[in-house]
Amino acid sequence: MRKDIKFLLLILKKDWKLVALAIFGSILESIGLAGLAYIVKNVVDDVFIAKSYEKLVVVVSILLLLAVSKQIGFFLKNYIYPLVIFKAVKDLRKKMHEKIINAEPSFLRKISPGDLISRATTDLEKFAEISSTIGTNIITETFTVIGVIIVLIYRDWRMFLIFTIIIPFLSLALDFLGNKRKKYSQKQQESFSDYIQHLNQIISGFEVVKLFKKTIFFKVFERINETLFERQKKSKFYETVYLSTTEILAYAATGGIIFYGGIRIIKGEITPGDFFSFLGGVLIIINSMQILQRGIINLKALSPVIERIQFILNIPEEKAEGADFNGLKDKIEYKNVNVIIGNNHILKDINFTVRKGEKIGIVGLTGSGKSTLVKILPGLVKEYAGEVLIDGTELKKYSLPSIRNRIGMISQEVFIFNDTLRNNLLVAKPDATDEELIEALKKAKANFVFKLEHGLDTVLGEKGSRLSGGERQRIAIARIFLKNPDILIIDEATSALDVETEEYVMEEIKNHFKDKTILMITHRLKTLKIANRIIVMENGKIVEEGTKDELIAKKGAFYKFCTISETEN
Ligand SMILES: Nc1ncnc2c1ncn2[C@@H]1O[C@H](COP(=O)(O)OP(=O)(O)OP(=O)(O)O)[C@@H](O)[C@H]1O
Repeated sequence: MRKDIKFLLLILKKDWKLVALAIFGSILESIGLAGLAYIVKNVVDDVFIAKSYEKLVVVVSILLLLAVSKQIGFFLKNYIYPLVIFKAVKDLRKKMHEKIINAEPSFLRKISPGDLISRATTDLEKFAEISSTIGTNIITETFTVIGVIIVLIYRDWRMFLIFTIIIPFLSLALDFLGNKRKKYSQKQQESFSDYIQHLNQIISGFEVVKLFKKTIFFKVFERINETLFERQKKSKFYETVYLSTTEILAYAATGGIIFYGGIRIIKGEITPGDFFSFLGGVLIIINSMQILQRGIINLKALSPVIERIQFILNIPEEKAEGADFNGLKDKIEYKNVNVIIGNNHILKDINFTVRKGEKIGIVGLTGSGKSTLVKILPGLVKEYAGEVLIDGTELKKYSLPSIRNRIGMISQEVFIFNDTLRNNLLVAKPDATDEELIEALKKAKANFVFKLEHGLDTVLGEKGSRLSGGERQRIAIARIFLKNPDILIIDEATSALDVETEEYVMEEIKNHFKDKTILMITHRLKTLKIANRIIVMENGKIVEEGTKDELIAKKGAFYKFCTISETEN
């Protein structure tokens, strides 16, 4: 709990002036209510019993003042607390977005996107809702309870003691049932994130879903849905039992007060005004306590929500520090590089050198480690042992942003985000002119975009769903012309293009990146035409290295690979 309060205070600190104004609102509202309980005595004793006109005017004026104070207070607390929270949540959203964008790739590979999305959306909304009610309900009602307690003690401390009998019972109920609710609220949240994750998967993989037996998807969903329902049911059950228990206790105390107060009036120990003022106060307190109870129940659910939000805020980020990489001057060297992830020994004792300007072809069977090998360079795979030297300096000593500025990578999977074609291209060069964009598109033979209804302003659907696989690849290639990197990595990035387009595009790449270094993974022999040297991989190892002719003459792994490829083509 202390951790949660610290988290809340930390995010509210920035807007402390607004928070202070809202607290002032809470105090005004509480004064309005406590004052009302207080003034009832004067209404009964001075106006109704003593029948004084002057007192009537005074009492009504005070009542009006109290009403105005309560209303001003209500406006301030009801508008400003949520406003402060919305501002804080806006900042949190920004921080989360930054955290996700800057996250360590190894972390993102492990986590499920659905879980992360549900933490950043549902949990954040829940956080906003609960923490707003802390101000509007808990703070305000606490002031009201304190104010009214002062009035009650002042009116009759003996009767107040009777009222306090319920407090230990209340706190017991609060503890036991509240904890139960907290547990199920957390479980409910977990189930909800399973639900989002499932929907996410069936929507993004709908083509596969449609072609397989749907019964399995329904069965998996049924289990998720049933668990979510059960947890919601239990959470609501404990909340309701909690509320009615506390309510029963509160009404029992009221009954006791009426009984005891009645005896004291009959005995002449207190005036009817004292009694009604007390009873009015008790009714206000019961109402405040009910609101407080609900607030506290919600507060119990805040802790797991904050935990889930903090998980995102604590995502390990990539470091940006290091030496500036200003372009390759001499060579890239892999020295005894090994990559072991979990139980998987993906790269084994890799040793090879790429000289500036060389065009290296990388071939090998699927799963032989080709992508892992090249992903080391832009820091997408950092879990390697051994050395990767760029111009003699270990890769990890360079600042990642400067490395990534100089390395371009195109792969089979093309990321097209849900925005205009222009913005999808500008990710590669934010200050590019339209002419540059069009030139890049032409080089990538992406002529189809010139037929688009709104040209560069055409919005490409989510995941580029308006585009075919080959069209998406051409956008990715256009981006690479715009980025104009020093080192270019091509990971089967032309596999979805027809042979003619692929040849054209490869020719453009060859001319454009004439002096640049290229590492190119391919399954197609024709694409290897531009390679000066070829590396053959098998089972995480480099098994052959040489020019195309040397390797063919060797009649080893590459020769075998060529024979298979030729047969397949
Ligand atoms: N992050 C990871 N965690 C665990 N295993 C991984 C990870 N990344 C890759 N692998 C495994 O490492 C092996 C090599 O993968 P990699 O993608 O480098 O091969 P590849 O030669 O590029 O394959 P393909 O031609 O199919 O793209 C595979 O068995 C893959 O499952």
